[in-house]
Amino acid sequence: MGSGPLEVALQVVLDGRGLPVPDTYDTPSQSLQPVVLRETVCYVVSGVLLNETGEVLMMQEAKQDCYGKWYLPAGRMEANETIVEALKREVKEETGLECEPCTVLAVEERGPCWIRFTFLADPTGGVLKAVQDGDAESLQAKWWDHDSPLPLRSKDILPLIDLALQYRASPRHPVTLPQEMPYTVVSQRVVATFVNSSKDLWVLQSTVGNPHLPVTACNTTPTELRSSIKVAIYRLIKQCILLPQVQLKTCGILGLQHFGKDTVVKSDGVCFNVLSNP
Ligand SMILES: CC(C)=CCC/C(C)=C/COP(=O)(O)OP(=O)(O)O
Ligand SMILES: [Mg+2]
Repeated sequence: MGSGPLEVALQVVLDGRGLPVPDTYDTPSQSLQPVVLRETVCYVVSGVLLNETGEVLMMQEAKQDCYGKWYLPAGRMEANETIVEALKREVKEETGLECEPCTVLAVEERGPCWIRFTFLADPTGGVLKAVQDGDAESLQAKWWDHDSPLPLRSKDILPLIDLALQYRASPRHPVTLPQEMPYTVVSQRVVATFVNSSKDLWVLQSTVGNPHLPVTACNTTPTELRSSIKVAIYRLIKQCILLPQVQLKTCGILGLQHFGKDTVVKSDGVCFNVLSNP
């Protein structure tokens, strides 16, 4: 790989690191307003903590609508905190334990209005929340063998627990942790790769301004806030690749950038570095 700016940027992204927001987005959207946490976007963090015997840390809900049900420690991010700070706060509030994130395991999204970041994390201290310490955050916490019967708030955490157990047994991707860089919208930097008939690897670049990896931003119209964030990628690809038969699929997240603490510019946005190929 050469050492031009595009090659350097590609290496940074492939290493799971972050790149600053581009001067312009490659699919400027007509209504590109900064997103605002808890108003136009809701980010949720959840943690899968495993102990030395492979049990999963669970909390018992104190909320009225799911009272007594068990769930992973999880919660909505608050203003002016990073994603990792939110993870540590929610795990502490709901289980009593301190933790250190190992890697992002999954990012689930129902559009920019609801994005959940799930981490594999290690317990690093604190005292497991006992029944007598129950409060509005949770009734108690315990280690669960993820096999014996347990009334769950929702089964949507079971695939996340499986991902954690798989990763702990045999990591299938490099450690991926949020890079603290301010973004004002929910965007995706696309690493779109193609192999031609001579087996050369091509990477899509944008020539809007200096050559760079294309970055597409989600609209902030009510409809698009609830549409999958992938809509922004499809829009970009449709604009760039005039061959309708070429369909790109997203293959995974190489990294993500968010800061959320920028006092000068509202920076509740996130940028995902996404690998795509036909
Ligand atoms: C299918 C289901 C059940 C989805 C739940 C989504 C979720 C984890 C919301 C935030 O957690 P929270 O409700 O625990 O928020 P907080 O901890 O901030 O009260
Ligand atoms: Mg919670």
